[in-house]
Amino acid sequence: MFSITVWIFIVVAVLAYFVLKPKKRTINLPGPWGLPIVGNAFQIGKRMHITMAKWGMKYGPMCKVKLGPMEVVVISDQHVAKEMLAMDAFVGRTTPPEFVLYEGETVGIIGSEGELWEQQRRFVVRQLRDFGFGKSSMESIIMEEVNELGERLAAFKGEPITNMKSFLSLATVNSLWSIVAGTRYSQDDPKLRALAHRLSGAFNDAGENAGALFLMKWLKHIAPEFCGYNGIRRMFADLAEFVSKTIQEHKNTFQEDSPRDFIDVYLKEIKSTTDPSSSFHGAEAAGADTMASTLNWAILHIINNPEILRKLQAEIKEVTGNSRPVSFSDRPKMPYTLAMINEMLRLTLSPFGVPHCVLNDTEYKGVFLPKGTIIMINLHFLHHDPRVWGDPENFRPERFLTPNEKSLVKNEYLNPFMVGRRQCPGESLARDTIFLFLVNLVQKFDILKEPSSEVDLEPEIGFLLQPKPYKAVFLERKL
Ligand code: HEM
Repeated sequence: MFSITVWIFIVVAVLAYFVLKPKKRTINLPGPWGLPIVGNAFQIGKRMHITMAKWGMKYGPMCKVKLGPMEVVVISDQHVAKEMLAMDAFVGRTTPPEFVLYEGETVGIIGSEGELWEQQRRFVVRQLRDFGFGKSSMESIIMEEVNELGERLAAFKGEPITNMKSFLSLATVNSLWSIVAGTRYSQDDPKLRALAHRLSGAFNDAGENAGALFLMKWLKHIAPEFCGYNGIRRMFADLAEFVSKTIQEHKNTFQEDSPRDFIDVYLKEIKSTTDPSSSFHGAEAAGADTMASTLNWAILHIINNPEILRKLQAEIKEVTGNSRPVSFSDRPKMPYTLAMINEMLRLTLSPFGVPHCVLNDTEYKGVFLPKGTIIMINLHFLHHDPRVWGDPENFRPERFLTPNEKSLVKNEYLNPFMVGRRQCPGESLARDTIFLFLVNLVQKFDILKEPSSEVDLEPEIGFLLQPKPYKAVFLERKL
């Protein structure tokens, strides 16, 4: 038994510990009231972007959400977002190790920081530019995929197509792969199908709970399949194998003086320093599914509203006389098409983009933000804020046109690729690809709803907000 003196000593020591221990400064921002220990984790629900939008409206431009011990800052104001994204202090990343190629390693552009990130990003941006957006080489690579896709869709001879996403994924993964690796597969090739399947599968497998896994990584230990962890790891394993094999083939036949494609240039640049596969995995995973999903939404909105198809086809006819395919150079004369693409991008596939992280203790607008704080830009809300967009839930390309619908209007509130130093380096490639696929499919086909089916515009929730499977009919036009 302890004596009374020992008890007093223990009590004083415990009190002293709590009084004297350095206090962790909490972030002084408004936010939803949460439960002890778990914070707001169970209030977020499956439709995280909707919950966060409500909190954005209620608590203002910067609010704080507590997820267990972690305090996350959510930004729901365009001006604050732009200002923060331009600042070096917020250029950090907090990609959990589960979400990168080799679990536990920080490689590639998306998840890295500092020198490694700057180096890889500079290289990828330069190569994408030098390989040439809007150049004929890029255009012919993309058109090859558009044409094969057209043939595959035409082969249905008007029978309903139920797996649009898979057709679009194969074609867009292939075009990205041709640009990166200089080789193309037939869209029927089992190797390509396996890659495309894994890429988009991971985003779906991750399903409704991917956001939760991102923020509460311990979920992988108790429910790895349910929280999407297994799906993500399967995707990265397949992707790693596929890309590594290609890189090995390149290494075997590499000639320093005559680079054949993106991979050769990369091998030349960093031959002795690091594993070249990492950048490609990152860019490929980031780019492929986003483009296919954007196009998938386009088809769904076209079958839901035939007026969109009519306007697109009228504009294409005016520009090309339907005597030739549409090309990059036609773009300036196609405001409705460009407005349609903007409206597709406003839907915001990835509701929070890729979260940022505070690099060092920082004070912003009088609020102390400790190093490591996660910053989530509420991109979906910024693109659906009723105070900015009026009728955000309506799909209305005309919102990006002048009243006579003859010219495109620039809208500073549309930033699907984000802004600042982490801005998506694939923006031009994505816009080019989406443009060529959309216009050339619409020129070749009347795209209609299968009469007995319903159109459901509610997204399927995963990493990306994707259309639920639907039925579309592609009828070849006589031009
Ligand atoms: C519709 C298509 C696309 C959309 C909407 C999109 C959107 C985004 C967004 C919102 C980010 C996060 C930016 C930030 O952290 O502030 C991002 C990052 C990134 N995207 Fe894209 N993207 C698309 C296509 C592509 C393509 C085709 C590529 C590949 C060529 C690509 C490569 C990347 C990379 C490498 C990053 C990470 C940049 C960094 O951390 O420095 N994206 N993208």
